[in-house]
Amino acid sequence: MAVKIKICGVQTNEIAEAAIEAGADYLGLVFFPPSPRNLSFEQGARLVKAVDARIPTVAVLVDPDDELIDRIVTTVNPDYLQLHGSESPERVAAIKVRSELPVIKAVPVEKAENVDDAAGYIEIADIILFDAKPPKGSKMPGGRGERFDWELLSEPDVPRPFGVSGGLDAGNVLEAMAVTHPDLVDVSSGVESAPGEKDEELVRSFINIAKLAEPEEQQAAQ
Ligand SMILES: O=C(O)c1ccccc1N[C@@H]1O[C@H](COP(=O)(O)O)[C@@H](O)[C@H]1O
Repeated sequence: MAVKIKICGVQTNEIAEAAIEAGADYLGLVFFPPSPRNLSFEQGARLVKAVDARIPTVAVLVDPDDELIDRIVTTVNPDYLQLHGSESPERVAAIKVRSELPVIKAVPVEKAENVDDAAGYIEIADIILFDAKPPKGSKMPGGRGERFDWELLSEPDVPRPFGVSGGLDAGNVLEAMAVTHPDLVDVSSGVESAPGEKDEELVRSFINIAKLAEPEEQQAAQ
């Protein structure tokens, strides 16, 4: 099975259309005010309507409270939630029940023990997303264009399904896939011309190149 491709931080219909046409599998919409990719609920709802269920949309949230979960579900109506904060396994489980949506849980990675942190989410999250751990004090938990040591995911016991994100771009995605054998690759900054400015050509070339991966460079689990 091919590795899935998620284009994150989509803000316009043009970028959504370019990503869908090139063969993206998920579109990420960010609802986190400090991000240059932040959307209002109304903008998110309009994008989800325009995508019209052609591919799943993912609402990216950081430590959301129940009120935010309810607003996202009722006004934006995404297909997935991505939890990119410090949500505990218990909180992820509660959010899944409340939203009735599948969940992608981001796990920040800097060293080997961080990969083990994913164990607590295996039974709860639908996809684990390993992303580069932000430096202490950073107000951006993701979307920073920073990568981590992919060798940390080269062990066969990494919980599946899992995705890789953090500093991916068209120039390094094949190497990331060859080292980690992921189920999903996820990109934001690497397909932008400036923070928050997605570039149609960069989106297309990231997707085209990721699709070139040989089956043995893709995930081992079928
Ligand atoms: O993209 C954002 O602005 C963002 C904000 C808050 C949490 C997560 C965010 N994005 C996620 O982070 C990964 C890595 O981003 P990058 O490619 O290194 O820029 C991205 O794929 C999103 O899932």
